[in-house]
Amino acid sequence: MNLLNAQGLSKTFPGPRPVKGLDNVSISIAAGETLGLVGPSGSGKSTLARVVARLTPPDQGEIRFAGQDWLALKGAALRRARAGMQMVFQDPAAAFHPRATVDGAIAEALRIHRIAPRADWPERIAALLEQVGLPPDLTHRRLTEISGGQRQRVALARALACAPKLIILDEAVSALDASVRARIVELLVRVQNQTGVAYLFVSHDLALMRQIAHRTAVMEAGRIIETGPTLDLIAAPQTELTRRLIAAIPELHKVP
Ligand SMILES: Nc1ncnc2c1ncn2[C@@H]1O[C@H](COP(=O)(O)OP(=O)(O)OP(=O)(O)O)[C@@H](O)[C@H]1O
Repeated sequence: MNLLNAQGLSKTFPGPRPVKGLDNVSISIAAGETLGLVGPSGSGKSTLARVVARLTPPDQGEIRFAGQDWLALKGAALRRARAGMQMVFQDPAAAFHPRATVDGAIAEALRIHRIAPRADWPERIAALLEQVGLPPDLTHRRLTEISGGQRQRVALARALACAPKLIILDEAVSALDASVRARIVELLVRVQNQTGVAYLFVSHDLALMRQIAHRTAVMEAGRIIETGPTLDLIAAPQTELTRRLIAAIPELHKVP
């Protein structure tokens, strides 16, 4: 059984010229699997990520997550289930108070989701920082005083604090330098191997999907136009858009 099954999701943003952000989209993610979501700007990747995370309500569609009717959950049942699905954004600092500290950001997740008694938090936080490769001397630093790559490690530690089954990463490594990005992607793969967490990994960069995504779905104008195992998709693209995304991967076109 899949960890996540989303069927027929649609979302139109109203306005003088309504935009179909999502048009009858279905995805599934198995436990421990990474589904990549790739596509040009405005194709609906973030909308799909936000609908799956229940940050934006869909107009139509169903989502089953961990055996539950995810869109129907309310109150305490929703709060409990939310711990199981975490989200990491492009700029995690934006979501926090400017003076928020590394340990404060992680403690907040422990408190909201009632993960552990307060007395155990320092030990939990230390273990989480170690898991994401951050030195203990960063514990009390402000998020604004550490690097972008370190902030993304903190965001991952905060997500992992909840022992999630699924983490949605929306352009989570896009703002980082290539070398930092590569190390964060390595970390994500290592964490997945250790914990069995699944990822919905959103990026406009198909090259990254080769490193992390077991399967990739290609979006265009609110629809998924192609989906398959990432390496198959790159070896035998079925659509013009996928061919264009492949053409944009420089290392595939190097002259030997
Ligand atoms: N809150 C909103 N109100 C109105 N229109 C929106 C809203 N959010 C998204 N849209 C529109 O829906 C479409 C899909 O946007 P979305 O942000 O999901 O695309 P994306 O693929 O994530 O793009 P990007 O890579 O630029 O983030 C776009 O046309 C966008 O302008």
